[in-house]
Amino acid sequence: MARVSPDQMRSLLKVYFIAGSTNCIEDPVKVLEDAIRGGITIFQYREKGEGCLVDKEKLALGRRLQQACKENGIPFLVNDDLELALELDADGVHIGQEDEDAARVREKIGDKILGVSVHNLEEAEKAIQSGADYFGVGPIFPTATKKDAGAVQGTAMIEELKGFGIPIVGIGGINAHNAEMVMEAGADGVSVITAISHAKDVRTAATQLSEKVKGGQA
Ligand SMILES: Nc1nc(C(F)(F)F)ncc1COP(=O)(O)OP(=O)(O)O
Ligand SMILES: [Mg+2]
Repeated sequence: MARVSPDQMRSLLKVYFIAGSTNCIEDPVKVLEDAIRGGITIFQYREKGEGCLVDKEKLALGRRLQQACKENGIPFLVNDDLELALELDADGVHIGQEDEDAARVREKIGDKILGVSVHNLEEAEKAIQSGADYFGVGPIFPTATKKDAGAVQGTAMIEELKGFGIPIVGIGGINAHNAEMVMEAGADGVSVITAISHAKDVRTAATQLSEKVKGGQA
């Protein structure tokens, strides 16, 4: 499998759903299947936070979520856990500044998708040198999901980083009401957790977000 091209990455990043067992009220696989029906374009398994699954249970849920993605042609990425990503033969990995070194991850995953969280120009330059396929930029708005999220950045950092020409997805407190601002700032997509996972109607929430991001196109 060759490296994803920047244009392919940009279209994949449009509606980026991220979830793990702690973000879902009902079965995470059902939530993911409804989100896929609603139009998400990529999924990241992020099993993290108080009460998260570990070891065999984490692997088992990862396999079930990956299967749902495979059946629907949606790329399946893993957050943080490189070993899990390799064991599942995931389509890629997302790592932050506190996780494994991006260059080492790139070496280990070959041509799989590599996403890196970046918060400033210096981190962005390092991520490019390490072979990142996209930047995760945020938190754009206040978020309750990530306890150790950095300072709320607004959309300014997106404007600053888009000059690198690397695909960018915004993350942090994004929902159907503020997603257009993120896209207008130059992001290629929006990444959400609770705006979809805690929705009364997950499929509709994903569809509403998708319509905002794709500018009302179906
Ligand atoms: N998981 C993420 N996914 C994205 C994505 F770009 F995919 F939207 N951006 C940012 C993060 C945050 O990644 P990180 O800084 O390592 O924190 P955590 O490991 O707690 O998620
Ligand atoms: Mg991380």
